[in-house]
Amino acid sequence: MPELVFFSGTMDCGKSTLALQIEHNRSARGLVGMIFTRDDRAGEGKLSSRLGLVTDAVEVEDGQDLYAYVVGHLSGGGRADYVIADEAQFLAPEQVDQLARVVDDLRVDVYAFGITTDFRSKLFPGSQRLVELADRVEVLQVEALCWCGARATHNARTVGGVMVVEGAQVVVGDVAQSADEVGYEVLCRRHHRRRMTAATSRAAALSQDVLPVSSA
Ligand SMILES: Nc1ncnc2c1ncn2[C@@H]1O[C@H](COP(=O)(O)OP(=O)(O)O)[C@@H](O)[C@H]1O
Ligand SMILES: Cc1cn([C@H]2C[C@H](O)[C@@H](COP(=O)(O)O)O2)c(=O)[nH]c1=O
Repeated sequence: MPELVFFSGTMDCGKSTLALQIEHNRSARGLVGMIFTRDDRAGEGKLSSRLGLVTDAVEVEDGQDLYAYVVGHLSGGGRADYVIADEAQFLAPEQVDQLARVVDDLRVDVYAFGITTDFRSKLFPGSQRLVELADRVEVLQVEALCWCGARATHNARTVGGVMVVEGAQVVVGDVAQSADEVGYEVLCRRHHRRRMTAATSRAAALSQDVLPVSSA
């Protein structure tokens, strides 16, 4: 039975790497995939992993009908033995419904990859629809870690290392940004709730060392 599978996790846990591995293993056996992405850090029409691998992909546009796109491709003599959709959190809910229709009506497997929640720990609309519709939700096995060593479960947005909680839901970015740029950091829930990033925890540790000296 074809399936809609949602591979989910925090930022930087290996989702795009797994997408590329699935693509590699299937294409090595002569299968042909249709790869969708949206707003990948590597640029338009790219699916990239931090391990350095990258492949071409169809850049999803606002309002694009993904079911119609796959049907059009097949009608034109193209093949689509499976579909991969990376950065699936950025899809509109209707586009996720269209991917479910690809599975049900065209009998094609769809593998979607994305983060579930945003920097405020709220569901992205596309991810919410995937959780609602997927045959399976798979949480990636490679654990991204919080600075404290616990499993990272949440994505924080940072400016100069300090966690922010206001702003647009979508701001394309990375986990390794220079100090004054908008970036992201994965945290455990405890430290996400306390807004405690690696940088602010270091600052807090330093001031604790200083306090007893100045009060002695
Ligand atoms: N230099 C490195 N050596 C080994 N593994 C790395 C290196 N850089 C990144 N990685 C691995 O790549 C993962 C991120 O992969 P990626 O597919 O880009 O993540 P995602 O798509 O989930 O944001 C990291 O969790 C880590 O396991
Ligand atoms: C938490 C959060 C993330 N984003 C963006 C930042 C990146 O461009 C992608 C996630 O990519 P990854 O391959 O999983 O690292 O999402 C965002 O726009 N808004 C957010 O709240």
